[in-house]
Amino acid sequence: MTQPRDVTLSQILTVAQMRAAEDELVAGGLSVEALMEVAGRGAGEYVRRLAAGRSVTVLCGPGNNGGDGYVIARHLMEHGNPVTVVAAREPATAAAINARHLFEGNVTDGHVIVSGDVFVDCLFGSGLSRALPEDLLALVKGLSAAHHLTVAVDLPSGIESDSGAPLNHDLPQNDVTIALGAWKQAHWTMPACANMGVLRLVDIGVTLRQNAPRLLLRPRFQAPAPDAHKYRRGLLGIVSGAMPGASILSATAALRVGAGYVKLLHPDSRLAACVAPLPELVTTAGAIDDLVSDPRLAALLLGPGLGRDDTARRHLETVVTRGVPTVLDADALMLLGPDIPLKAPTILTPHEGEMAALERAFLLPANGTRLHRAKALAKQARATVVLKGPDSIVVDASGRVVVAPRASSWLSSAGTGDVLAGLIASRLAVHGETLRAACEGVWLHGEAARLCGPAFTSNELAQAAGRALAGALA
Ligand SMILES: NC(=O)C1=CN([C@@H]2O[C@H](COP(=O)(O)OP(=O)(O)OC[C@H]3O[C@@H](n4cnc5c(N)ncnc54)[C@H](OP(=O)(O)O)[C@@H]3O)[C@@H](O)[C@H]2O)[C@@H](O)CC1
Ligand SMILES: Nc1ncnc2c1ncn2[C@@H]1O[C@H](COP(=O)(O)OP(=O)(O)O)[C@@H](O)[C@H]1O
Ligand SMILES: [K+]
Repeated sequence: MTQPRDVTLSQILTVAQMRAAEDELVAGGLSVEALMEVAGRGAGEYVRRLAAGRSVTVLCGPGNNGGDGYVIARHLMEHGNPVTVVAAREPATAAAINARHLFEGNVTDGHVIVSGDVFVDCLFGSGLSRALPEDLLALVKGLSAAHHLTVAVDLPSGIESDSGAPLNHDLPQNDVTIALGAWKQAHWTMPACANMGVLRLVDIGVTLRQNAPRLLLRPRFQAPAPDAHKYRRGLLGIVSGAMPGASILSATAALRVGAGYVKLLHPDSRLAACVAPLPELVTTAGAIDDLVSDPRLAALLLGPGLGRDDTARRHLETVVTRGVPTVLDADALMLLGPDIPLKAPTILTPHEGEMAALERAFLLPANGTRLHRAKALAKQARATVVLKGPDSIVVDASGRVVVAPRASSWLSSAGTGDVLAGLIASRLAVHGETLRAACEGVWLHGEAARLCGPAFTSNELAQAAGRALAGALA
């Protein structure tokens, strides 16, 4: 089945997958030169619009990334835009040599740092295999400092494509990064993604790769059906604990994004009575075993404010044996291990600290990229995992991966994780699909943060979740 182009263009490829995709296009009758022409012209057009007649300096390396640079320079020259090429090394691939021959403009060798308005980095792309030598690092840094804007083509030079790891210190900050053909892991992985500025993608006709991670796109939410009622829309039970404020934050968010009924299930009526009530939130106090046996429950959330004592552990064991789709967050993740088998579709939402605890509990090595670690945990725990952070990743037990674009750094405040757990649980109560609920929750969280602007509280974030959903209604 052919996929819509925006789905194909949301895939995130490794260097090996990108090479295979390019080989497939070449096997289909295109030459590398023709692909370079499409990629270079596409990037060149972004640069031309950005430069708007101002001077452009293109730094070209020896490989095909450098080849793209000559195509970009030719495109700019043809449109009358002043352009200079700095050839850091002589072109070494057939396609790059060809592109060099076709460029008839000004080429210098980089011994003198030229200044100008827009600097285009085509030194290395996905073929970078080791740290930049001192002379090339000094050249990239010098040229970036001598121009008003820095644009990286495919990847900023010095960044490893598959891990997002910087191979050199002190790499320049980019204003724009133009990915060619497909997103690479580095475009959405910390720390590299924070250094790339605005991200753009040039389509060169790459087709969909099996099982490639994809970028989280805006979901489409439906209004409740005409015959909806509160139970049919989904009853979410949020198990409260030693710190009820955390579960109130989860509930505040959950109430706004789909579930028709959100109930706070509290084991201790005295503590429950201390919490400022929300008029729309029903709080029931009693034995947790009884409260979670309500057959109308469509989803459960356990963890925010739970505590880590024996009572908390008993509540965890009760909830996971109940057989209702469940979100486990915060303290619940510190108590979970292979001795507590998950009986229902489950979503785990660890931050780095909770992830490390889960890796210890499940005897997993804590090495490799965050993506590999999240995949390993999802497989081992047989759950969907949301590995939180500036670059959150969602992985399900079958290995499907969705990567979230970097969200507002104002989210780095206490309580925003409780809000996320509430959002995910609410969506889970609506339809019961773990990967979908996790993705919708992460998207709503990032969008609510965007709507809040700078300096918000986690309660304000939860309040904004309804507006985030309203903006993405089908
Ligand atoms: N293929 C296609 O169809 C299309 C590809 N496209 C473009 O190709 C780019 C990938 O091209 P690429 O594979 O030639 O790699 P690239 O990043 O230019 O550099 C590799 C060269 O650099 C060298 N080298 C590596 N590290 C080094 C270091 N630290 N210091 C010094 N040298 C170093 C390495 O040499 P070696 O490691 O063998 O010594 C090799 O010579 C991709 O990002 C996109 O822009 C588009 O045009 C679309 C069509
Ligand atoms: N620097 C950051 N940039 C973007 N998002 C962040 C950043 N720091 C944290 N977040 C997000 O904020 C939330 C914090 O959750 P968590 O660490 O569980 O906090 P808490 O336990 O205090 O609620 C997560 O969704 C995480 O992805
Ligand atoms: K580059």
